Amino acid sequence: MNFYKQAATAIDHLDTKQGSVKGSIAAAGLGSGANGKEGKRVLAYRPILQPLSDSLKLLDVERKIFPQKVPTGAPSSKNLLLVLLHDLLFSKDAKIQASDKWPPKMAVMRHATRLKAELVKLQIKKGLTNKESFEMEGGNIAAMIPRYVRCNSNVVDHATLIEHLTSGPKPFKLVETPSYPPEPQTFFRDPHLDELLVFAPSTKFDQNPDYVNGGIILQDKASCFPAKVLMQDWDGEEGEIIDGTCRAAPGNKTSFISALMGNEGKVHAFERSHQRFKTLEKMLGRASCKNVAAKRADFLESKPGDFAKVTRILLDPSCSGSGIVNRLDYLLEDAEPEDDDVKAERLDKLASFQLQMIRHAMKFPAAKRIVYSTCSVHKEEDEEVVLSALECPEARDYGWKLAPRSQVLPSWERRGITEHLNGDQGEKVVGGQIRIHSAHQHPYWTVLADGVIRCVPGEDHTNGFFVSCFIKGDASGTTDQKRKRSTEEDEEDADVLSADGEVGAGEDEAPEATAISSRKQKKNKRKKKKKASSVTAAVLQSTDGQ
Ligand SMILES: C[S@@+](CC[C@H](N)C(=O)[O-])C[C@H]1O[C@@H](n2cnc3c(N)ncnc32)[C@H](O)[C@@H]1O
Repeated sequence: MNFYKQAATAIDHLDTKQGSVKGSIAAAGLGSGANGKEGKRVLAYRPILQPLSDSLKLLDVERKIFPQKVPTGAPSSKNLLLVLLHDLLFSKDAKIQASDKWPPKMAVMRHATRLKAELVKLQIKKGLTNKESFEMEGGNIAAMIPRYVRCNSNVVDHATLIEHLTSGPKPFKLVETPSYPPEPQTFFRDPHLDELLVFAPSTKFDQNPDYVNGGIILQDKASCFPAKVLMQDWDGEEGEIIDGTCRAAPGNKTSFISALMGNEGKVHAFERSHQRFKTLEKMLGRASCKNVAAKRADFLESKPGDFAKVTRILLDPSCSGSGIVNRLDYLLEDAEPEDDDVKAERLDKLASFQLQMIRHAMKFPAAKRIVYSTCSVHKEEDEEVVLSALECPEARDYGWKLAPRSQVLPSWERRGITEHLNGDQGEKVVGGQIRIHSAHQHPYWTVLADGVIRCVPGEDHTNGFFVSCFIKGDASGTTDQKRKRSTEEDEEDADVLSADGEVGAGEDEAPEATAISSRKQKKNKRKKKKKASSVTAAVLQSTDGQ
């Protein structure tokens, strides 16, 4: 009885916007244990329970038990009814856990048969296979995001993990063709990331031995991208890594980097928050990361000269988190949009901090690859930060440019938004090294946009996410030895690519660069040989001090 009142109070709290979902549940005294989870489940089903209650006019028919005006401190009738309906229709035992003589329970039970029949009708109408699928209704995008399992090669190899998953008392079935959302008890290999396996959204792993021993890491697909892009073509001899903002819990990007390095070499993991750092070592231990040196330190206060061997840096700094789809967010009724000025100011502050982090990373002497990512969908924190970074003094002084698509998970179709990158569409000095004229939308911006990744919740089976990569010199990860071996080939490519500055557009729109004209003769000879994919690199090369 008490639980129902508390759960209803939590929803009242939420409806009057007195706090977040978590805060409201805590404020109603539900805690974070089983009762807290129950409270959340009620919320998740509200989009279906509310119309059901309305269609049977329950509040009206039972107005004596569920009056419109309730005594101070009591939960609203509307939400008390909702939590009772939840337990009757969606709880494991399909029962209201209260005395049969409790009037609210008696009132609901008077309509139980009709309620159950209405629910079945609705289920058939919507073509749903089971009642639980209602949770995915009502725009509940988060509930549609598959459960992604990253195989942590620090603990278990891929083949062994698949063998474990497909055997045992409750085996999963490995299906060859991806289909979203995956069917319960099945999984498939992720089409973009070798390390990922894709399961039905509600699949539980908390008792799975591979999860318990750290072989399975539950990590959203998009959040695997930054480490993957950072470590492209890593050969183990190149140098060391910095994760500038690693966060103790979950710290998944850090442990993915560690695994992609074969648990060898060195990752310097920075986390400035005392609280988060405390659990960092525990988390790294669980993921068996032997090559991570954790530091409770502010990355912005690190001295680049002290990290002479660091060649790659991951920056996943604090952001608005606007891409994270909280399965409960949409339950807030009539949520008022944030005031435009307040939002602009907040994003402005975040963007300045994010830019500061990138500028600092650009100063590391041996760095040649910086991956910048956010779980935000706001252009202010994504493309616009990238543009500002390309225009900052550090980019100019050290020669940083944006990596082309070929180095940033090329198989991922959704790229950046060109309009967010073309600024005032006028003359631009990018990296201080070249002047770009763009009376119209110049292909340059399109190519920049193509170099970054976006993920859109509800469309890409992930949370909202953004990934970009800055490179300097030969940032492909090739070592000096490798580079020597391929020098001739690279030089030839570079000549051709530099000369291809017009990117398929009219020459009038090509970036001005004196070096380009001297190479045009070579270009004309070789142009036919080049594939369309050289376009990206061509423009980027042309921004690099030609
Ligand atoms: C978005 S989270 C990083 C998530 C992490 N990459 C992961 O995969 O779990 C950002 C983290 O950066 C930390 N942070 C923010 N500014 C920092 C700084 N200047 N130096 C080190 N850590 C910082 C925050 O405390 C926060 O834990």
